[in-house]
Amino acid sequence: MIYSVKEIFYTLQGEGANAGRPAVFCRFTGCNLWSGREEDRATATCTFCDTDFVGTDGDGGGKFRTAVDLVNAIEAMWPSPKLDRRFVVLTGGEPLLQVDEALVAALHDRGFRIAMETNGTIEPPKGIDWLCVSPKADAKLAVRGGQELKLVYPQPGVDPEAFAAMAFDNHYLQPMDGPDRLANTAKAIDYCQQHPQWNLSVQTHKMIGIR
Ligand SMILES: C[S@@+](CC[C@H](N)C(=O)[O-])C[C@H]1O[C@@H](n2cnc3c(N)ncnc32)[C@H](O)[C@@H]1O
Ligand SMILES: Nc1nc2[nH]cc(C(=O)O)c2c(=O)[nH]1
Ligand code: SF4
Ligand SMILES: [Mg+2]
Repeated sequence: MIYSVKEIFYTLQGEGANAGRPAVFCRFTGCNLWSGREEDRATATCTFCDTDFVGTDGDGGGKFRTAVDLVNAIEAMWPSPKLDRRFVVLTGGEPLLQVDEALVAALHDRGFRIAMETNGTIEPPKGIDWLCVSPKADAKLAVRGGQELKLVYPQPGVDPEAFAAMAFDNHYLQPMDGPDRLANTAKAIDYCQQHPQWNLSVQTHKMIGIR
C-alpha cells in the first residue's frame, strides 16, 4: 500500500472528548464524499467540508511507500522519546480509504494510541483505539459504534435522535462552521440543553489560532 498524505503536523486535538490533548495529526489525501474541488462542492454528497485534503503538498505531506515509512514521519513529530502519552489522530479527507492493519500495527509498535476521524461509511480495520464517527446526511452509515459520535449540526434532514441509541460512548453535536456558524452554535447549544445525552463540541483550535 502506498499512502498518500496531505500533511502531518503536531498540534492539540481541537474537538470532542480529547480536546486539548497533544496529538500528531496525519491528514490523508482524498475523500469518498467530495472531490475536494470547489466547483464540485454543490453537487457533492458532503457539501460543508472545512478542509483542504487534495494532493500531497502540505507540511510533512507526501507519498509513503510502506507503513513503517509513514510511522517514521509521524514519530519524528512527537517531542519526546517516552512512549506513554503518544497520540496520533488519523484524519483527512477520509482516512479509511487508506488506513490498514499494517499501519495500525506499525503505530502501536511505536507506542502510539490511535484516534481516527471518519465519516463512518467504510468499516475500519481492527485496533483503532478511539474511533470518532461523523455521519453525513446523504451518506449511508456503515459504522454504528465507537468511542465518539460527532454530528455536525444542523444538517438539513438529519435528526440527532437517529443516532442517539447507537453504541457510542459519547454523543457530540459540533456546530457547522461557515457563514452561519454563530446561529448554528446557538442551535447546537439549545439542542444539547434540551437533550442532555448530547454534549457540545466546539472547534477550539479555530478559536485559539492553532492548526
Ligand atoms: C474534515 S473531517 C475529516 C474526517 C472524515 N472525513 C469525517 O468527515 O469525519 C474532520 C471533522 O471535521 C468535521 N467538519 C468538517 N467540516 C466542518 C464544518 N464546516 N463545521 C464543523 N465541522 C466540520 C467533520 O464532520 C469531521 O468530524
Ligand atoms: N487541532 C485540530 N483538531 C482537529 N480535530 C479534528 C480535525 C480534523 O480536521 O480532522 C482537527 C484539525 O484539523 N485540527
Ligand atoms: S466526509 Fe469529511 S473529509 Fe470528506 S468532504 Fe465531508 S467533512 Fe470533508
Ligand atoms: Mg479540521
